[in-house]
Amino acid sequence: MLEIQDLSIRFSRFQRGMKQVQTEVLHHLSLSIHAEEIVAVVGSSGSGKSLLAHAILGILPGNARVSGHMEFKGEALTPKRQKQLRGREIALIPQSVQYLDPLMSVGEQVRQAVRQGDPVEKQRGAFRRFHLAQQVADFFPFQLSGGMARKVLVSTATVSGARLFIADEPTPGLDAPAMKETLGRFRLLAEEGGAVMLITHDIEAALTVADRVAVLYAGTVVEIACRSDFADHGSGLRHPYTKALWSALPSQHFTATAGSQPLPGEKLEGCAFASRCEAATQECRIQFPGLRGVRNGKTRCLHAT
Ligand SMILES: Nc1ncnc2c1ncn2[C@@H]1O[C@H](COP(=O)(O)OP(=O)(O)OP(=O)(O)O)[C@@H](O)[C@H]1O
Ligand code: NI
Repeated sequence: MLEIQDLSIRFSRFQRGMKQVQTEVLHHLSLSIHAEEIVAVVGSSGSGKSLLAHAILGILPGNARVSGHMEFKGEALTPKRQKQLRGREIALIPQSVQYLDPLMSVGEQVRQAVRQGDPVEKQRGAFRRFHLAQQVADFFPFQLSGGMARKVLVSTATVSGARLFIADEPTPGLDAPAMKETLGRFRLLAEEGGAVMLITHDIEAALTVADRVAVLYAGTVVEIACRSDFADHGSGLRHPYTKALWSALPSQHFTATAGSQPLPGEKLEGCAFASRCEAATQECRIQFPGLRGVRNGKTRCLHAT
């Protein structure tokens, strides 16, 4: 359904003296999502998850320079096509509730997203599923709690009849039943032939529904793993960063890794994780590892087996 190859994003800005500088925030990112599949995209804050979502939808700010190739349903995803498909075949569940129109009732916003069938019925159905009282339909965004707003955003996307859903952190602020309902809804959308990109910090929640997990580090994919690779304390994982991310979780003994992710624009040679990696060799500090197939997944690590 969606095929991304070597996606890079640079931001240009002017420094003192009108010197234009470029900061690369995503580089050589490749990822695909098939119909009937949920792919979780995980990575720490600033790794480029939201920019990836915005690049797919074609809603990056004007000073972003994009290179690489994207295809949706086998055809190039050009800016023109992105505009046509946005909100129709490709739906975004945005990270920020500021994407709601402040001047329109939330019921109206959900109804406007409906392309097929009865908008009123669909909006009511969505509200029922998420245990939102029907009166909430007449509320304006400022009257919503954080959790309610998030439910409205998910409702808006799920009534749209889209084929590809890009959910950017859809679960923070949701109580356990609403989180379960949201993730369950994604599973249903996938079963109905849709494809879901689930961007999240919460790997454990993601693993309850995701088929595959793409791990982002410093603006690129360092591993694409299957759900089963995380079992047995992550014995099937390939990249040292994924292993570190996984073992830092409470359920996996909280083993933290020292250091932090490099910031965009920090000049790096070799593997971006090398300075924090116990297995790093001289080679890792020089050579940027390509994304290669290891077992039934992919990784950017010279030493992974
Ligand atoms: N408009 C912009 N101009 C310059 N840099 C930007 C811009 N937008 C984002 N960035 C930078 O790109 C990097 C990736 O940002 P992004 O929002 O994609 O991170 P993220 O993985 O979604 O983080 P979070 O988990 O906090 O949502 C960050 O370092 C950010 O500072
Ligand atoms: Ni984000």
